[in-house]
Amino acid sequence: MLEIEGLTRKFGDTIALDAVSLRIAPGEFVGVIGRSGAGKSTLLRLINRLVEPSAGRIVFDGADVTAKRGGALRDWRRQAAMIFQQFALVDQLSVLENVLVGRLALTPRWRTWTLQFKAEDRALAIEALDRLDMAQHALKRADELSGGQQQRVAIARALVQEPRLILADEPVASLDPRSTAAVMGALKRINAEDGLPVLCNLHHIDLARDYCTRIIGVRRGQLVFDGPVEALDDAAIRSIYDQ
Ligand SMILES: Nc1ncnc2c1ncn2[C@@H]1O[C@H](COP(=O)(O)OP(=O)(O)OP(=O)(O)O)[C@@H](O)[C@H]1O
Repeated sequence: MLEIEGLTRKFGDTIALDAVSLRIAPGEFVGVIGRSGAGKSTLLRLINRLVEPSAGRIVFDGADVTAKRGGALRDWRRQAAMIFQQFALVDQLSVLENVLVGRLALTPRWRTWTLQFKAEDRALAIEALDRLDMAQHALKRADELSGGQQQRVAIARALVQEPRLILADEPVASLDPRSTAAVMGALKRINAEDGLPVLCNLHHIDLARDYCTRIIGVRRGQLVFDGPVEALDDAAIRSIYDQ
């Protein structure tokens, strides 16, 4: 269970996130929607601790995430796997090597210097690629793939991190409709099969409706809607989008 209490982040005079509290249970697929600049990315980055909170607390399965430092913080970042709009792959590395990067946090440091991975790690990486229907591309360079394929590699990389939570920051914003369906379908399948909670920022309400079980609406840093996808009616949408 992810518990967020009074989470706030200020950038100068801007309150990017304003005292947000929520709980996310295992297996939920939560869509975060709101206008550009509403605070959606800041919420995900705060949870992963890429951004430090100005106030508030994040607790995961009883452990205070906001208090983590050093090795414990690195381990949390591994557990709260991020998926980015621009994939964040290393173009010059193969697909397989990119997925293995997800094992680095679980690999003794001396092995990481030379990118030496154990046979078990390679097997895990291939298995993850196979789940994303990408195993046949394992030896290609990352930059030979389409955007949708690159995003599926990024999801495979997240999976080998052995995450407990997936944070996807507009994972399909730069993809065409077919790739969008492949990537959202993959996230949905992993969520269902592994019971991993997914928190996913989305620009399109239709996508949120099609794939999410619960919707969180953010307006000017504040949580203005939190409910099952069925409750997202026109009035709720107007209030989230400030119309
Ligand atoms: N590093 C930063 N420095 C200064 N201001 C920031 C920073 N990051 C975010 N902000 C501001 O915080 C607010 C929320 O930004 P955030 O990126 O979280 O919104 P968003 O809902 O994800 O928007 P988008 O959909 O455009 O990605 C905005 O006003 C933004 O300009």
